[in-house]
Amino acid sequence: MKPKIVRTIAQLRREIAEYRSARTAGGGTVGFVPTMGYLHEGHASLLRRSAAENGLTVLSIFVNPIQFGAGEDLDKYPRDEERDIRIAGESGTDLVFLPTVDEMYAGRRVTTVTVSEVTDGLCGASRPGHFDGVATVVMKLFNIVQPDRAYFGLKDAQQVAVIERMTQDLNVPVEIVPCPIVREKDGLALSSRNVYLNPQEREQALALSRALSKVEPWIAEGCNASELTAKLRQEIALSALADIDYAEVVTYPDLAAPEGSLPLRQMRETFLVALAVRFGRTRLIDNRLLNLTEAGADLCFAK
Ligand SMILES: Nc1ncnc2c1ncn2[C@@H]1O[C@H](COP(=O)(O)OP(=O)(O)OP(=O)(O)O)[C@@H](O)[C@H]1O
Ligand SMILES: CC(C)(CO)[C@@H](O)C(=O)[O-]
Ligand code: BAL
Repeated sequence: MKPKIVRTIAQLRREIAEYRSARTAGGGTVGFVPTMGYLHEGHASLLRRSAAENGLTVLSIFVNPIQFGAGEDLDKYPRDEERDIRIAGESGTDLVFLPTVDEMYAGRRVTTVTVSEVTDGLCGASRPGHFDGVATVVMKLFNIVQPDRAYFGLKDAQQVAVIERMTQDLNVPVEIVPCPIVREKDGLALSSRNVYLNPQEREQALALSRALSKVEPWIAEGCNASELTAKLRQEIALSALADIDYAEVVTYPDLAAPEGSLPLRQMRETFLVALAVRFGRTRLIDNRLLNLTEAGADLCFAK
């Protein structure tokens, strides 16, 4: 079904209030999927889940300028509104919120939401200010939509950790639902930015998922965090076009360095193995979440 297109905050509030006062199917809950558009099957999986779990599903499409750094790809970020609306409808979306930059940031803005600690490393270190931009726009969108549940992909695992901290710390009444990474058949994590890759870069971009697929055997062999990081780097470097931004192992969801140099398999922790790699001008991220906390289990990997 074709979703309703809404371009202003006032109209979105009216539509959602109308839905809430009618309280119809699905227990009357509102599910929310924030995106920057150019939708793919990863986004569609979040929308379908929201549609299955809520009476109303709201999708936002907004390329948020304040989360891009100088020299990043804000101006060339891919856009296709017509196709996005079609995919949104096929995935069970009821309302598509498509605000302009002016609608979101009219006038002077002197308030920024900053989440500390979990933003110190990984993409927070490589993209200074990025998570301030993400937390600020997501807080604004949460206040506009006031969803019961919000759906985020674990491809951006640090973003999930940041949003979870923000909602806990600021008592935002929303349930954050982390969703699994959707991949191409050959393993590449879906990302809107994959369209930037030329055929050689696309082929070599498999270095990320290939390296991550070896993490379980390396941990089973007894690697500690620094040995695992070195192996990841070696594996990725086999792809000549790969320029590694980071390859790291951190605890999840605190995103802290694992203590000591013990083999990871001896630590009852959940670990995030996270990669960011450039191919030409395209920066890709991917990760693996490993749950080694099961009591009595030797190794228990989260899928
Ligand atoms: N492959 C994927 N599997 C599951 N969720 C995904 C995937 N790719 C993106 N998402 C999720 O979709 C939401 C919107 O992300 P966004 O619009 O930035 O898409 P993207 O493909 O990650 O784009 P980019 O290339 O800019 O990183 C986020 O919660 C993100 O984690
Ligand atoms: C959450 C988000 C829509 C905020 O702009 C963005 O960071 C994204 O698409 O992951
Ligand atoms: N999915 C993360 C959005 C960004 O890279 O800015």
